[in-house]
Amino acid sequence: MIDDGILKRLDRVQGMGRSDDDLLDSIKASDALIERRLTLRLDSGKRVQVICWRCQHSHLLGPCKGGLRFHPDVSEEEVRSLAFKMTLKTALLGLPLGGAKGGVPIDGSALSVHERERLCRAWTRAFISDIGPNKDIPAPDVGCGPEEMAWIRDEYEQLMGKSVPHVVTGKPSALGGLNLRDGATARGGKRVLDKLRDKLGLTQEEPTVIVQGFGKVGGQIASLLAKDGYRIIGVSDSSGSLRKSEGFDVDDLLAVKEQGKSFSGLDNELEAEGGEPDAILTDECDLLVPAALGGQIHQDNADDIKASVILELANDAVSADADEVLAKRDIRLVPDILANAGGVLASYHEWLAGKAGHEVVVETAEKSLDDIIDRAADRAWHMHKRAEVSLQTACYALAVEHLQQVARCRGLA
Ligand SMILES: NC(=O)c1ccc[n+]([C@@H]2O[C@H](COP(=O)([O-])OP(=O)(O)OC[C@H]3O[C@@H](n4cnc5c(N)ncnc54)[C@H](O)[C@@H]3O)[C@@H](O)[C@H]2O)c1
Repeated sequence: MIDDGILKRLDRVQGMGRSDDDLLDSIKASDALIERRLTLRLDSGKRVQVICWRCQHSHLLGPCKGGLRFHPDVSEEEVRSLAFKMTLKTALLGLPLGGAKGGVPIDGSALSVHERERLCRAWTRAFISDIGPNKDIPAPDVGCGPEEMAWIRDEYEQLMGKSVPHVVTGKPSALGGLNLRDGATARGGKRVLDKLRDKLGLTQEEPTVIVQGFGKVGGQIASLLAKDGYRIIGVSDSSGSLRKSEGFDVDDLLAVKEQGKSFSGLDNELEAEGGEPDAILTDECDLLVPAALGGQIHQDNADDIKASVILELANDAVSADADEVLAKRDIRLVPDILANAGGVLASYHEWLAGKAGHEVVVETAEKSLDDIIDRAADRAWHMHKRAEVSLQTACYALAVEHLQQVARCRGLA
């Protein structure tokens, strides 16, 4: 089952009285949850067994699309919920793709490059009959990147005996991947902020920002915001947090990450105040950007959040109990299905180019991403005001309406 938080949010949509109850019930279930056991041979020669999942939430809009997460805590329920979220995201954007997600409960960062390659090839062999360019197209997520996608594509093509570049997205650019200059997810998040900045009340000359998680998405959004005059006063990774009221030079933080270092113990080097990873979440700031994992803002800390706006780049960073508290406290939440939609938009363009057999044109993809995000942000804001619901409920309602319309056209509702 998908998690209670998503069910609560669907109840809010139901409460608006605009959607068909049968359809709402039917989308709560996934089309398929596939469980496979992989055997990974470690460099030491030892073999370990891992149970992993791929959830294909819905084929209603088109082939399923979604990331592959390598993280020790990933669970079947989380995979289901994230796949569901992806369907909402593609529906909100109006893309001809459904939602999927894969999870491998393993710490990718603890594996050698050879072990990661063997894991990806084993994963592809295990899921060979489930994935495909018109069926289910994986992409990177936490603990996974372009290299992993390259190995999956290579193994898939060897097994199928033909070239299928669009079986995955998020590949290295040499293999037809679309690498947007600023990173697609961060670009999309920044675009939403640009579109809604005044409406969200981010009118300070130099809004202060805290970024939780400094991986692919967190590093890129910090960089984009700093270039546009925001002041990054707090950052964290899984090892620790750093505060600096006068603001960080984001290039220094990115350089630290490029060297493979963690933030813990870097307070002197970066002339900052160090702390535990979660310490900065409740600090004073204008904008809080969770870009780590789900469930970071919950019932127990929602009352202490001091930001006035939250840009939810990590999926499910804010729990359903917490978003009620935040709404009561007038803290604006730009929900994940809008805030981090840039990633799937770039994936869509990479997939389309592979399907058509031509190179992906970065400028065209960027323009399309910006236009689609602008439109979704406008529609969500309009619904939020007109229906007097939170921006999050507005996004969910728009997504459900689109799914409903497609289901009717197909004779399924
Ligand atoms: N990569 C994408 O394009 C994309 C697209 C949509 C959504 N997302 C979501 O964005 C989030 C980040 O993804 P990513 O690709 O940057 O992952 P990543 O693996 O590159 O980075 C994750 C970061 O979070 C940090 N982290 C983990 N636990 C933490 C904690 N308790 N406190 C502080 N930091 C912590 C890690 O140290 C790392 O810096 C995820 O929730 C992912 O689902 C990513």
